[in-house]
Amino acid sequence: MDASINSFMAEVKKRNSHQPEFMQAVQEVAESVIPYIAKHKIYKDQKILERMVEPERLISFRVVWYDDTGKIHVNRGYRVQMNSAIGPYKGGLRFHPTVNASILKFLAFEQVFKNSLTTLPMGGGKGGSDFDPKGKSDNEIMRFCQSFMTELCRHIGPFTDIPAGDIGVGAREIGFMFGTYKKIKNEFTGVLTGKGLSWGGSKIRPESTGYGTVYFAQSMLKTKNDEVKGKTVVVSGSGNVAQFAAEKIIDLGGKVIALSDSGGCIHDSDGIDEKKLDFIMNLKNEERGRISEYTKKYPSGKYYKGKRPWHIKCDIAMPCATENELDERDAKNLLKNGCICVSEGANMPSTPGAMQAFRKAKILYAPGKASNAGGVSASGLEMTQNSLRYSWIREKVDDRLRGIMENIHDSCVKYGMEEDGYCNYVKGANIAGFVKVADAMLAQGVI
Ligand SMILES: NC(=O)C1=CN([C@@H]2O[C@H](COP(=O)(O)OP(=O)(O)OC[C@H]3O[C@@H](n4cnc5c(N)ncnc54)[C@H](O)[C@@H]3O)[C@@H](O)[C@H]2O)C=CC1
Ligand SMILES: O=C(O)CCC(=O)C(=O)O
Repeated sequence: MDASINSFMAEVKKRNSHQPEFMQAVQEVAESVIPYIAKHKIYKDQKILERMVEPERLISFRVVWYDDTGKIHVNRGYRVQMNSAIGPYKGGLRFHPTVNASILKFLAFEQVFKNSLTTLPMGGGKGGSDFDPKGKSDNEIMRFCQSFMTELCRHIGPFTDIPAGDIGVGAREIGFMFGTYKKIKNEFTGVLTGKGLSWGGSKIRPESTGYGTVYFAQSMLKTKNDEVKGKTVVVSGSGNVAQFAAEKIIDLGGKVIALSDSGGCIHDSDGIDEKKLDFIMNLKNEERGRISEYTKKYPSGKYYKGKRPWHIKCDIAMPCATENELDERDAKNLLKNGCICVSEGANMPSTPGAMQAFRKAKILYAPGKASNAGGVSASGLEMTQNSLRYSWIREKVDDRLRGIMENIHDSCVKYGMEEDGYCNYVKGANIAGFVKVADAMLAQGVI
């Protein structure tokens, strides 16, 4: 590997060696961006990348709440405000027991590049808590969200930092947090996105990450004169992103044959049609049940306890659950089974070994920071509508979303096309995302 990448990473490691996910995200960007910086000396002289890997601010705070039996619990809350060169900090909140500073710094770092790719004026941030929503009552979730926002509200605002959802944070949690912010600040502003439609939310925001990931796959397939119609698709996860990725695939004439959750995966070779997907949406969003329950309702489905779905033969794979959920062995399995396209709905779901395998095989492979950018794009459109005090119709938001995803695809091609005609979407996304932020940082001086 390039000596300058090694020496850059050695410096990053000195401060962050205990943060493996953050180191992994930085390494991937450094491998693409440092060779580009070598040809554009101003970025090197001004230490732009060195500045970008240090959060502008990392806030950590105590969150105390009562459970339904009156017992007190203590959790840790965070907000990583990574980069505000091109706009206020923007990025989701994650509630999951694995949340720590490393995970949130990796997500915030990815978000900077992703938000830049959207062309909308949004900086990058991410936050959350090690709180586990699994098995909690609505009242417990509400009390936690109220306590979390009581502190977070000091650090955010519609011109400063606008959080949204991520794993474990959906419409219910955004509602509880918005209510608390409004009460404390006595103002009704677009401080969060992913709001309900009757109180400032945007049409298509719930669908946008999943739909966008499929739109990106469509753009990639189009470069090979191919399409989603008739393709067999394996999706991991069964939360917000996975549900709407599956919905759009079905809508376009593809066949979804697998979904999963942290307990295991289901394989239905007959295909998961609209009706079966409705059952899953109700199971996950209302009943808050496990994906294993699918097989009781639909015996055509098989359940694989503790397994990820990458052993299942497919044309298109869409990892939509969580980071590092698809490793080198999984990637080789997918390739052996004839997979031609991987479009990531989750953030950093493929390990470095898996990414290497996809690139080596020269299949269509899109990293999450490009292919899952539809969610934050619709959030940006929600912010625009809030500023206008107006609400656009569904078709308008969906058209904008499609346009943004096509544009991101074209930016990746511009910076990622290699001499042999293979498009390295990882390199393309990293450089295209970097340039806009770097130029803004140059213009704003050494701060
Ligand atoms: N919600 C959004 O708008 C966006 C989400 N993302 C990313 O998409 C991914 C999924 O997020 P959402 O669907 O919003 O969350 P969610 O909470 O609605 O669903 C998460 C899904 O992942 C599964 N999961 C979680 N941990 C797992 C593990 N260790 N192993 C296997 N499965 C696991 C859960 O069972 C669930 O099905 C995350 O990587 C998130 O960062 C990316 C862009 C935007
Ligand atoms: O909608 C947003 O602000 C953030 C979405 C998000 O967290 C992500 O893109 O990973």
